[in-house]
Amino acid sequence: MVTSETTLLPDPAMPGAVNPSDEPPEPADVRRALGRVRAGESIDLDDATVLLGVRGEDLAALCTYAGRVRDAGLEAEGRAGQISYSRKVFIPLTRLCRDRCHYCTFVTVPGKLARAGQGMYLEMDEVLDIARRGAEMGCKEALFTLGDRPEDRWPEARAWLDDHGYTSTLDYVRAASIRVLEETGLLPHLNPGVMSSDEMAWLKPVAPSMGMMLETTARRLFTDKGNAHYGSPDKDPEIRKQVLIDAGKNSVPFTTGILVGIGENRAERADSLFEMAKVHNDFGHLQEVIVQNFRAKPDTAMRGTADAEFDEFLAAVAVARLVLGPHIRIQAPPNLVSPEECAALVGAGVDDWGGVSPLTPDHVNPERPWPNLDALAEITAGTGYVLTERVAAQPRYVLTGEPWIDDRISAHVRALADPETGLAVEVHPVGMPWHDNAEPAATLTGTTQVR
Ligand SMILES: O=c1nc2n(C[C@H](O)[C@H](O)[C@H](O)CO)c3cc(O)ccc3cc-2c(=O)[nH]1
Ligand SMILES: C[C@H]1O[C@@H](n2cnc3c(N)ncnc32)[C@H](O)[C@@H]1O
Ligand code: MET
Ligand code: SF4
Repeated sequence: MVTSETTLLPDPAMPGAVNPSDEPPEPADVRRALGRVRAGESIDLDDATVLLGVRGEDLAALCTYAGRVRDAGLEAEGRAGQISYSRKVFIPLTRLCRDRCHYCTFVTVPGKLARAGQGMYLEMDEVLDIARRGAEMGCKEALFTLGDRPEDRWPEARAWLDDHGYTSTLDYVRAASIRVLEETGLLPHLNPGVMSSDEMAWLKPVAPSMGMMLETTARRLFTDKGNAHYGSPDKDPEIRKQVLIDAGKNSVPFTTGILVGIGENRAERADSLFEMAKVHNDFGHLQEVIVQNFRAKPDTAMRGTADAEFDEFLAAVAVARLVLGPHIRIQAPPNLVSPEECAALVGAGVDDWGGVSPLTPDHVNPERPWPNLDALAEITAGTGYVLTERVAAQPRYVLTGEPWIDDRISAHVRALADPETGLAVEVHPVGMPWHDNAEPAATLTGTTQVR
């Protein structure tokens, strides 16, 4: 047999969500696992692995139980029947990246940007223009999603940062976040890939929430040639697990999640869910867990891999709800499935649609436009729930404030959030000064400071 040693491309026949090692579960195992779920008992890794493979009536039953857990969680928070979303703009600060994930169409290279007449990074004016136009449309979140540490790989990125007076990509993220807060009032949610504990501590005063998808704990997808994360140093699950721990230690309201259908098997998918449950149990910082389905992109190495099969994805949502429990929001993006499938996701325990933009595309899935907000409200209403706007940080963290929300950004958050519910209020954000010390809060509320 002739094999190519040089290509990173996976075998085009490589299956998507249904991994070759995934046999249909044994009926006796399914009965036992579903019995535990029905009785409200906790499930272990083996049960979860079995449940990730159920179909038909068993899947319908699994979804019903997961939906009940979600309902109990919303009720406990005093917001029964609400499914949240964040009205946001997407700010792709840079599409250069030191990684090369085989599913990613977002990532590009300096030569391509130069040929298209585009800069290596968005200029500050471009960032502020997007945020300003978003504010006019009532958006309250500025999602900074970007490539990981491109300056480590690309001299062109390093040169751009040097020319503009930034020491690193994250230094630019911080500066841009401050300008967005000061000039538009939108709340930054930072999704710049792997961050160190010190970097998170340094970014925390400029953003009420941050995130990084765990993606998967399957290390072989990183170590073995041809797999989705081969050649992407920031996708080593050991490193990503440490980011989740460091976010917890720094009390950062954190968004993470799994990408379903990138070559992981069910046992690995279950392991990823338990890993997130464990770290949340230690720190309580996981504000939402995204269960995102892989969608093949024509210009990527995984173009020949099948999209995540919907039932496989639906089971992943339901099992995520059962493993993570009632108090974490389970988020699925409404633009990666059909409206009918969105309704099924609600049936499986979803209670958050994530960021939805009336202005900017989902640059990670550019071929999948978001439903407009009226359509999303209608889809949600059709399932018996009410679409409710939140801000970037989930209500529980907004309402608790310290230690989750740094003093330096708490006035910005309070300007957009209802003090009773922690959800979004119907305002158009306006810029407010940002100070690099924790004192001005008293001044903002008009309290006289005695020195
Ligand atoms: O529009 C998107 N928003 C993505 N978001 C943002 C999300 O939709 C919400 O805006 C935030 O999570 C705020 O709650 C992510 C946030 C993360 O922290 C980690 C990963 C993602 C992934 C996406 C994505 O692919 N597309
Ligand atoms: C921002 C997040 O988007 C997800 N992501 C990246 N590429 C794809 C794709 N082809 N399909 C679905 N999700 C994707 C990854 O999980 C990343 O962390
Ligand atoms: C566009 S991908 C999202 C941010 C980061 N590069 C990551 O993969 O985690
Ligand atoms: S998914 Fe993120 S880390 Fe991977 S190549 Fe794309 S931008 Fe880089």
